[in-house]
Amino acid sequence: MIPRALTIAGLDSGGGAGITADLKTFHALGVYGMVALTAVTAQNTLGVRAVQEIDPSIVEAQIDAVAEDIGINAAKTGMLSSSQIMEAAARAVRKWGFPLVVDPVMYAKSGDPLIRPEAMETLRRVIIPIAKVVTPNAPEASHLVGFRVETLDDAKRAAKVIAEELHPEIVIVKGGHLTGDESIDIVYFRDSGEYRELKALRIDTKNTHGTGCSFSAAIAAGLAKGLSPWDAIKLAKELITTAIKYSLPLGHGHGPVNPMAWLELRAYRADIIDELNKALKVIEDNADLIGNYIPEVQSNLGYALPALYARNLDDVAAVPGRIVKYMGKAKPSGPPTFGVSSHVANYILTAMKHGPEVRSAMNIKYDNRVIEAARELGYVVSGYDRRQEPPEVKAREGASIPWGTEQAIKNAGRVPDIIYHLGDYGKEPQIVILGQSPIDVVNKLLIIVKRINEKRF
Ligand SMILES: Cc1ncc(COP(=O)(O)OP(=O)(O)O)c(N)n1
Ligand SMILES: Cc1ncsc1CCOP(=O)(O)O
Repeated sequence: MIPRALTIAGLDSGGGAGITADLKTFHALGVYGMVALTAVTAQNTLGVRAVQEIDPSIVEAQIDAVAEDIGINAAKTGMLSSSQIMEAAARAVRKWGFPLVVDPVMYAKSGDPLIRPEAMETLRRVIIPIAKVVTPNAPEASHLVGFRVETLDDAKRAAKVIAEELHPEIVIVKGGHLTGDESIDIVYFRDSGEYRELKALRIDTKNTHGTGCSFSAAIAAGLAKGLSPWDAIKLAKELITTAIKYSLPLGHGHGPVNPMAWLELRAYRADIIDELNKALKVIEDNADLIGNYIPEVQSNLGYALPALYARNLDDVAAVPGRIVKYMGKAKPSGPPTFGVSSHVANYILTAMKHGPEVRSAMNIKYDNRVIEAARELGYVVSGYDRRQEPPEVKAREGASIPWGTEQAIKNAGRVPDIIYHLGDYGKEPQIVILGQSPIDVVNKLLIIVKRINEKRF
């Protein structure tokens, strides 16, 4: 059975919040998404310029249409700007009886209102009472309870008041607007009177547009998949933390969160392992040729996640135990794995700061013929001198390669195809071939090696 969820919410023309955030979230969690549009907003990351509400009868008709034909396992509400739209949505929810998550949207991140003042009471009286889960942030909770929600204790008190006065089954007062190193959400279960906390490290970013939309959509998706409310809430917290960590620096205001990160990270990681395996197969097919270029320290071939996701060594896959020289032939020691390279991974991560498309590299033995052939073939070759490395860089673990890579990039005026150094006391000279993918790197290596061999005869 394909899980199906509905969002009853507004359109953000900027694509960061509202139904586009919800549909991305549903999809990222493997749930088929449907829409009952409540309003069109002319909006970007800076604010809301205009709002056109949808006729309430059309809101109700949209819900009826999908419920009758496709079926709704769970739904969420977002922007419900008028009492009439709320009444229409509530009628349809009661008629079809699906579990409902209510994000009590009041203001956009920019501070612009998304609800008519006179509809606040309808939100309290008509919408929140039919919610299985309601997800106010601290300012929204303050509006609902009539006192300021600024601390965790306030959040606890507000959650209980909302549950007892307005009767949703579960209240989550979100901690995003509170202070502290952690973002702590308070979850209150009306029937048992139980409190639980959801914690995540606070991420320092202004790009949080659509946070509440994606969080509530993720809970609805979890419910649609048949998870218990608590499991759906925990999943939503994980998804939104990832979506904020990899949020998008777009626009001049609050950029959008990235719910697709949940899916993309998994897809890219699988793709990177596939691409490395293909390139390692080419190395094995040319093991004799490449064996001559494996250095004392052995070789590695690395491939990083795309720039948005490549933050540290764990985001680069390479060969555990490196590519060794065995009986004169190049031989990968193990299957490509994330987080096993430091040297090659550092070349890649530093190069990506200057050329985000350069995501792969392989180190080989220093051989002057490689440098000459590469230059003849038109590759950009740039070197650095390890003996010039400042003592404070030398003293810092893992700082030498980023420093050297920066020098080589500066010398070339761009990210080169080849970086080399001639070594230092106790340090073997090295050549590193860079490229957009592992196949690109291995092809460059083979073209160079074949050129050297041609010249010999
Ligand atoms: C059409 C529409 N719906 C909802 C919102 C609210 O989103 P945002 O401004 O990012 O606030 P949170 O979702 O994070 O609470 C909106 N701006 N537009
Ligand atoms: C030791 C060394 N120094 C430069 S490249 C290299 C080999 C590959 O190292 P890693 O497996 O950490 O990428």
